[in-house]
Amino acid sequence: IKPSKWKLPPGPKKLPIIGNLHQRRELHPRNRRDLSEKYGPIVFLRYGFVPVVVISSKEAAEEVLKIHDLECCSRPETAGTRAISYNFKDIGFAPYGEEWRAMRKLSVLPPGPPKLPIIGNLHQLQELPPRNLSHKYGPVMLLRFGFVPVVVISSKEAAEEVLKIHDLECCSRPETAGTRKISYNFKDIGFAPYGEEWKAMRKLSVVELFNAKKHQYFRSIREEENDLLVKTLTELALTRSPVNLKKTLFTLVGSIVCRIGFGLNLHECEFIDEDSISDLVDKSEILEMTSMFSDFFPGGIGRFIDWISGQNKRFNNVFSDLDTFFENILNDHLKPGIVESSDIIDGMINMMKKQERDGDSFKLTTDHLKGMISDIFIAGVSTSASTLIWAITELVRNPKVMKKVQDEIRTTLGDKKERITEQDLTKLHYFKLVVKEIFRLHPAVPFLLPRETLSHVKIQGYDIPAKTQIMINVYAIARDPELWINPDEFNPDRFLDSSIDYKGLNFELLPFGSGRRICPGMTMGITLVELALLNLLYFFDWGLPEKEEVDKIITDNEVALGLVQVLLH
Ligand code: HEM
Repeated sequence: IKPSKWKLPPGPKKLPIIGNLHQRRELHPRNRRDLSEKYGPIVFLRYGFVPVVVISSKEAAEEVLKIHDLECCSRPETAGTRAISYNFKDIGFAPYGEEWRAMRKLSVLPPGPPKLPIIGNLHQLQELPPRNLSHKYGPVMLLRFGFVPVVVISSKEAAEEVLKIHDLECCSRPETAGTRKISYNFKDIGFAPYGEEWKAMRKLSVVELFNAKKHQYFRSIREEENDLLVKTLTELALTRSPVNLKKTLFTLVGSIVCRIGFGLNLHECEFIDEDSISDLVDKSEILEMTSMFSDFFPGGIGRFIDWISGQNKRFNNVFSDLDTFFENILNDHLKPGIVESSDIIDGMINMMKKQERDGDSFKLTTDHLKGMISDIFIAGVSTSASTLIWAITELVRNPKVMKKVQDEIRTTLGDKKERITEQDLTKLHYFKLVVKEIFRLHPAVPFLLPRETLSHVKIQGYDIPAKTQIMINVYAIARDPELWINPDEFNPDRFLDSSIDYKGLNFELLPFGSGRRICPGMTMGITLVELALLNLLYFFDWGLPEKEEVDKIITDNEVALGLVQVLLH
């Protein structure tokens, strides 16, 4: 009801009851210019029973937003905004009033470097790894890559808040073009968003692969492959030939992971030779790490730039080699004749057949099978192999520690052993501290896998909105001078009287992550690293080829590769 003296703004004719609802298409924001051209800078509409005023001039905007700001600063209620604001208990959709004021006062976004228009902090991507910017902006730092808000966490306390206290709100994963490809449309474990499908896949992996019984069952595979490694290295040592550590260790770990995960023996395989493993892992890392424009600029523009710049084509070429490898593994399992379930892929195929019969709600598809193969290969091989390369690198760089650990090993195990078994691992103490120190100084995944918030959450008093990416800089935390004495020094003795462990309960040391998304292959990874390292240290003495310096072999940022001389002990 309007008082008769009121002067309402002009606007299109209104029908009884519905008002201007039938004109919504014409009133779409894109067409509102026509509207103001026809009716002036202040147009009056009515949607059903709701009066709406559209403002389209600088002067009128000033009156609303400045002169009459207080009278005009509430928000309308709709069913949609009620739902997403949890009954208007938020800042964006709450009506003006004490509650809104209190919420707004509470809302503090984390600090971060200044953001350029549109690209945000994309130009600083290089400065991000592993710990540069947080020195300046603190342990909870906000960046923006294009349209994507990213929070970088670099303190033990903030990591605990994300991974333990608010684990549920922070346990999804962001989507990128690269992870979409290698996860077969997020039908995997590592890159799938949080939800029923991820839960089903993760449970399946534990039942079929990552449980204590299966771990024990696969022990002979791990020991046999290590025996082969010792044999190969012995031949090289006898002729005093240098070893390509990267190729050797990627082949070792690749052979074990492929045998355990897919029943695939790389030494006899028809479709791949064992030397190609490290190339394939490099390719998967390109897909995981390279960013596409469409990751930061959603919609057509990003996809168009990816296409025009040739980025799409390059991406697809890299992916095609991996896909062929995974496809071959799958085809091997689909060949008729396999009845018994022996590895996880066989287990999944049997489950698929059962689901066809029973009509279960969660249906496994070929993409789930490939997603699982991709995860096991990508997550399993490079993590353990690069940890091993770092272990030898640090020990060669620190001869005193090398001597101390080899003395322990050789004294404890005696010097007449023909082969090392996993039982030998249980007898060593200092050796385990060396492994712990390697996990501290060289976490294989320095920022963990990125997480994404499912809802608004407060971390260290800062507001982190829903759908924000969270990166936990476990590299920086494990070298935080507040927590560690001489943090950059390789010194396993620091753990002599310490109860700190790396299995996800101590937030200063998180090489496997923590919470719901913690690495499910942790036990397997630790055993892979420990058994191989024990073999390398028991049977061989290590040094650099003549004229090489260790620091030259270690490239700028954290990739230890290279040729290392082995001498038979
Ligand atoms: C030294 C060896 C390893 C290290 C350091 C390592 C580290 C990690 C880290 C940091 C994450 C991310 C955790 C998070 O986001 O909070 C992860 C996830 C994962 N890892 Fe490992 N990993 C290792 C070995 C393995 C192995 C051997 C496998 C399997 C064969 C494996 C399978 C996975 C999978 C499937 C995920 C995704 C979990 C999820 O998102 O739910 N990892 N790993």
